[in-house]
Amino acid sequence: MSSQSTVTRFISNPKTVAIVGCPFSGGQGKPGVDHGPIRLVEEGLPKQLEELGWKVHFDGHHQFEEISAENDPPIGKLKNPRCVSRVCEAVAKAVGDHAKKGQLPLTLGGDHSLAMGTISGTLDQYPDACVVWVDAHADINTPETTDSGNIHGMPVSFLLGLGEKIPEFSWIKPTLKPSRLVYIGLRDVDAGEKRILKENGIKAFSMHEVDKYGIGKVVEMALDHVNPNRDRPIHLSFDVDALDPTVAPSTGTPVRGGLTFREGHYICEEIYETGCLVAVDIMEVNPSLAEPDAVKQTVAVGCSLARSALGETLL
Ligand SMILES: NC(=[NH2+])NCCC[C@H](N)C(=O)O
Ligand SMILES: [Mn+2]
Ligand SMILES: [Mn+2]
Repeated sequence: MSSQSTVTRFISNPKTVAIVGCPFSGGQGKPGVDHGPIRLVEEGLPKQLEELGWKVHFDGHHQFEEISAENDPPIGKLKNPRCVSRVCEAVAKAVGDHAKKGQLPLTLGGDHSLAMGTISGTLDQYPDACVVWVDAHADINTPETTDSGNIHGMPVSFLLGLGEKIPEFSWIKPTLKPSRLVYIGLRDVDAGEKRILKENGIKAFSMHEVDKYGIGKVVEMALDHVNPNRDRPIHLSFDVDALDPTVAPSTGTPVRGGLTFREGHYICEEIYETGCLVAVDIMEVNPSLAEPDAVKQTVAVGCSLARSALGETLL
């Protein structure tokens, strides 16, 4: 099937991808992840997407400097809470506005706390959307269960409305239902997170299931769970640390035993093929954490994941 022939059910013609560049690192402690989106764009991602037949809307990266400069003491364990909240609120608005116009927002992170914003924006336009979260981590800690206090380990709990309510985050409508969420690639899940996944009956395919069934079957089972008739909008949130560190080394919280290059791309290709994709996040590319060649490799992989999700085929 050629890249142009898949009908994108929810995206208007001419099909337009809106790149939402989010140079933001406040959801975790390592500097550099705010340079991820800049490197992905410099690598030529906008042009690559044009070559796939998309109209590309990109008018520069978001400027979060002003928000990030503010004094922001912890709330309980949460680090940079006001700053993360305000940035994510702005991102929710940007993603929601693009979605409203029938465009497909492609958000480039930045750390994964941004998904509070991207998924809020998607759910605003598509209340029945489901989320495929590809990650080594579940990012579902609550203010009570978090050890690190890093909000990039918590966005999913905020979207589901779990845990203590923090007034600073009251703009989030916790409308994501546990049954509309599925994980692929997990292998570093905190004890408290395991409990939350169980208690809420959240479907997760860890690397164990990828080994056991193969990626083809896992993606099929994941989609059968959240989107049995393949008629619901899909938000794909891809943390590059889902990939093995040999594939995507330059990221803040690498965990060995991850997805191969092909397994990661296969997930993106299959989701594109459903015709239901409405939004994509490519998160946690941090160009400061490896040798130049390994950084280049990670940035290139971020771009190729995005291309696969937007219809690039092997033949
Ligand atoms: N988006 C990520 N890379 N998250 C890593 C989270 C790690 C750990 N579970 C935490 O809560 O801090
Ligand atoms: Mn992760
Ligand atoms: Mn993550």
